[in-house]
Amino acid sequence: MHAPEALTAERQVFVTGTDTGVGKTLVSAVLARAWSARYWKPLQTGAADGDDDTGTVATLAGLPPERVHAPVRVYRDPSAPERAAALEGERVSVADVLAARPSSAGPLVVEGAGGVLVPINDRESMLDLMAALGLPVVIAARSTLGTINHTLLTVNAVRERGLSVAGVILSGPLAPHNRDAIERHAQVPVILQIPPLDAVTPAAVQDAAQALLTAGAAG
Ligand SMILES: Nc1ncnc2c1ncn2[C@@H]1O[C@H](COP(=O)(O)OP(=O)(O)OP(=O)(O)O)[C@@H](O)[C@H]1O
Ligand SMILES: C[C@H](N)[C@H](N)CCCCCC(=O)O
Ligand SMILES: [Mg+2]
Repeated sequence: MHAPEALTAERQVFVTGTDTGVGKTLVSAVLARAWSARYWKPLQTGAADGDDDTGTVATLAGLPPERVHAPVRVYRDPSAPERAAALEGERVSVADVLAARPSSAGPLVVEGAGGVLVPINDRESMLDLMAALGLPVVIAARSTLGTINHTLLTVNAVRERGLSVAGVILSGPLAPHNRDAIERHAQVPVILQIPPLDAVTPAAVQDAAQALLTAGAAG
C-alpha cells in the first residue's frame, strides 16, 4: 500500500471525488480543520443554485479570512466549468487558474469541481489542472454500493497521470467491506470514514477532524 507520507510531510492536497456531490467539500472542511490549512476552490459552478463551497468550508472549518482563497471563476450554471463558462460567454483554462495560484507556504486544501475528467474547456479537464498543480490527491467517495468501481477508476486515472494518491475518504454509512476492497485492490489507504451526520455543522467537522488526527494516517 502507498503510505500517505505526502499528507504528513506537506499537508498540501488536491481533493477530488468519484463524482459531484460525494462529499468533497465536507472532506475539504475536515482536512482544513485538522491541519489549520488554507482552502481554495478555484472553479465554482452552480452559483445560481447557491453553491458556494468556499463559504461552506470557511464556516464548517472555522477558517479566518486570511486562510480562505477566493475562487478564480464563479459561474452560475450547475454544470461542468466548460459549459458553465460558455453559458456566460467565457472560456476558462488551466492557465487562468495557475496564474492565480496562491503563493503562500503551509497547509493548503484545493477542491476540484466534480470528478477527474470533468471538462474545464474543450481541451482540458480537471485532471489537467491537478497535474499542473502537482499536489498529492485525496479522493472523496461514497461509502455505498458502486463505490469500489468509481474509486478504482479514479485512482487509476490519477496515477496514470503521474500523481500520487495520498488517501481515500469515504462518506456515508460505514461499509467495511468496501473500505477493505478499495484498500486491497487500489493499494491506497482509506484515511477516514465519515458516517452519516445528523447535521453537517462545525462541531461535526471538528469531531471528524479529530478522528482523522487520532487515526494517524494524516496526522
Ligand atoms: N457523511 C455525510 N453526512 C451527512 N451529509 C453529508 C455527508 N457527506 C456529504 N453530505 C452532504 O451531501 C451533500 C454533498 O456533499 P458535498 O457538497 O461535500 O459534495 P461535493 O463532492 O463537494 O460536491 P460538488 O461537486 O458540488 O463540489 C452536502 O449537502 C453534504 O453536506
Ligand atoms: C454544479 C455541481 N455541484 C458541481 N459544481 C459541478 C459538477 C460537474 C459534473 C459534470 C459531470 O461529471 O457530469
Ligand atoms: Mg464541493
